[in-house]
Amino acid sequence: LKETGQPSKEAFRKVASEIHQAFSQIGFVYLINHGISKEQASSIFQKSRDFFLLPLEVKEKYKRLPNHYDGYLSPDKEILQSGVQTEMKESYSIGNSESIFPSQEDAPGFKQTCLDFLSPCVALCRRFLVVLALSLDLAEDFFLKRHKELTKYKENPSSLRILYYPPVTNVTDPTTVRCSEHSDFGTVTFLFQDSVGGLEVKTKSGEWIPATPLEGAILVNVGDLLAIWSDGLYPATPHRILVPREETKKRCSRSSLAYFVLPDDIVMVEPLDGSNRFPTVNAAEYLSSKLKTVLTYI
Ligand SMILES: O=C(O)CCC(=O)C(=O)O
Ligand SMILES: [Fe+2]
Repeated sequence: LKETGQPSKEAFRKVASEIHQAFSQIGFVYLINHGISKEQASSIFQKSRDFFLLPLEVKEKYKRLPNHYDGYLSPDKEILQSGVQTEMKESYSIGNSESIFPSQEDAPGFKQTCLDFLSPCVALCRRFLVVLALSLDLAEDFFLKRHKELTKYKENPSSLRILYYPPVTNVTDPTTVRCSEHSDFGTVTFLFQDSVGGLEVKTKSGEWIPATPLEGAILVNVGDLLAIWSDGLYPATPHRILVPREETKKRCSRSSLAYFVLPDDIVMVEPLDGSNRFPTVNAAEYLSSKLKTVLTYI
């Protein structure tokens, strides 16, 4: 799916069939030769570390506002699964250049680095949406037509989320996790992990298996809305990140980047085979109802 060169129709079909296989079996796939360079990824990982290591009161100047999806979310503001008391993570979300950004004094180069990373993500996403449509035997532009406004945050909430899981020290609450079990809400998510690991994916039989970071590979997973479109053929696979058991790993922070792809706000999502196993939902309403249930303070 690299930007350069013109892949043949057969090449596209081959990738589509591999995606069909991975998405229908486990809902996650490793993507290589995706066109996003190591340098692009490592510079945003570096800027993200610099930001999260700032004092809390500086980071909180840029916090997410009620009913907005962009900005900084401080530790413990988001609990994805009921019963979990603490999720040891912080995040920063960006929709486009109009999102909340830290000042140049507080975080030099942060804004530009994020925007420089976002644009190849959008380009990759558009190529992926073509292959995704082919994988479901749909017209090539089926998903593109429903994700027309990927860069207009006011019409499409797709966003890049930078995640930071601090070192784990003095944890007494046994329900503490880095990220509790959940499925993503949208169409697909592109996930870039550092080398620390810890992400686990739930198989259809209920087993947790590690999604070990592979250097240079991006993980792509199915979100709730794609599960609806595909009538469950592509499951929105639950995933989580526990606190590492080994002391040395506990003391390591973990960073990741998630580009969440969602349909345009106006899109109605319904099973494409006409079944009524899943209700028809409006994309914007679905997202806002999900966010209301997982955010503890908005
Ligand atoms: O940090 C990760 O690797 C996964 C994060 C995640 O699943 C999410 O934010 O939805
Ligand atoms: Fe997720």
